[in-house]
Amino acid sequence: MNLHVAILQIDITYGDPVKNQNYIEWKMGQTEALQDIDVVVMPELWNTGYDLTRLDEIADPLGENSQQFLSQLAKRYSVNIVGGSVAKIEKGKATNTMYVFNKNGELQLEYSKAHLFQLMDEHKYLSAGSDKSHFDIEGYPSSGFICYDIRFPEWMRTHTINGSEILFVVAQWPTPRIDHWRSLLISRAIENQCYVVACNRVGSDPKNSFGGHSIIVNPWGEVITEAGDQEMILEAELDMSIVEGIRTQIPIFQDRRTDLYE
Ligand SMILES: NC(=O)CCC(=O)C(=O)O
Repeated sequence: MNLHVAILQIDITYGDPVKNQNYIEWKMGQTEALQDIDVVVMPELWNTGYDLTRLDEIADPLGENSQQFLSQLAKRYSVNIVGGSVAKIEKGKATNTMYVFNKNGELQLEYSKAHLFQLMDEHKYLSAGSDKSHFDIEGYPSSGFICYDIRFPEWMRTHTINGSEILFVVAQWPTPRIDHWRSLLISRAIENQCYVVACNRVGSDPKNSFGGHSIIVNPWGEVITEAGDQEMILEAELDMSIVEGIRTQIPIFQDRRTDLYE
């Protein structure tokens, strides 16, 4: 089966969750014009942006508002949503948390970013998650990762060893390192023989400008489609049959030397 994916490559307003939520709702309306979308993907920290010093005030308590919002959107458009991530606060601890909902608006995953990015001060204001990140989209085993996570191949491999065929990545990745973004994502696709569907934001905040270049890479490492550095909805059909094809032709998961490494 083919899976039709749409990535919302958008700008995010610094520290204004209400405005950002309204904007996403409006953008989702535009996906209605697209035919038969199975999955919509949003960027990292779409509610607050990197306004980390004010998380006590602006992060979502228990993630309840974000969950309700994403669930309603999923039901309204009958679409799976990889809901980027939001700043969530629970018992005084803030996390950078991804929610995934199915077409019926049911929660499939809550995953908090495992690797905190010191260059953008995440370690000062956020707590790292320690849960794995597995879910299914229309029966296809998938996993979700948040930005800096892609620099940890062992973390992503842990998920593909356990069967993931699509790796969804959500990000606020700055422009100066956009070459790393592309190379890392293509490498993760090749070495794990899976699809990589990656959404980055555009625009800027007081400290960084963000490079876009949302991208979809197939298990052969071929870039199926890629955005520029402006807002757009990037879409593609994923032919899921090629995952099994490449894994049979070049059986890296069978050939791993687990006596030498894990
Ligand atoms: N938001 C992030 O995790 C950014 C990661 C990043 O920029 C990197 O170079 O890694």
